[in-house]
Amino acid sequence: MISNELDIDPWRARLRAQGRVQIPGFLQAEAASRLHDCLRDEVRWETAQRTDAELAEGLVHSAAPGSAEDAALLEAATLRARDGFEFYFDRYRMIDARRDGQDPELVLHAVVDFLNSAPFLDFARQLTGDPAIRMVSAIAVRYRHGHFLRSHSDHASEEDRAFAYVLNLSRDWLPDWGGLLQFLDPAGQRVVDTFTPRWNSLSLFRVPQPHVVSLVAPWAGSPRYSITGWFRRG
Ligand SMILES: O=C(O)CCC(=O)C(=O)O
Ligand SMILES: [Fe+2]
Repeated sequence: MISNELDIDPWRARLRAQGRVQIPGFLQAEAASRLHDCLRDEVRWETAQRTDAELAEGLVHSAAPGSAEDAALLEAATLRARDGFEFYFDRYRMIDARRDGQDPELVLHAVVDFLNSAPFLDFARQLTGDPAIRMVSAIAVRYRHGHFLRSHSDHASEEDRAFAYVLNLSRDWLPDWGGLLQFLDPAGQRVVDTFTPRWNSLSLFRVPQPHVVSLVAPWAGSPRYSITGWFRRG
């Protein structure tokens, strides 16, 4: 599944030095295409937002993408985001689906197994230099127009997240479509690095560090697709 041409040594060195790296051409071309098609055509998406958000009267936590309810949820989340952390995007919970045997036809189940196989975990430990990585979480994500993820660090008290990864699966993404992964200085004042979600690249960064997915512009030519999660110690 991973490209045979990948030489990880330079990426490992950069990750160690800078705490983040974007590796181009990560998967074999056919695998990336197959996953893209699955995300575009086959996945039953649900909308996602903060589960602890206080929702206005009549709103629920998740809706069918494209429905009037979805539009109302996005508008409300966008307004709340003026006051602090919020996000809004479409999601498919790959780990839960694999565990519960949902949608058995999806190739995403093979991805969950692959990411948690001994060879991949070994690869993750090699690439990051962290010998304690034991598991890889995964969700599929789709950002449509107006979707966003405000600044956060990925720290979670209930999970030991070592590194965050994002496998970018949108073709020909342009920087002025938004949806940029931007890293901020510790004070959250300055952008210190930006990763455009380039086709078949793997964005990888040490956790915690403040980062943002900027709003996807109304003129973006396609949704922003990814498979994302964490290399975890526990
Ligand atoms: O999609 C990305 O580039 C980053 C996603 C992210 O930061 C997250 O899901 O926590
Ligand atoms: Fe994050």
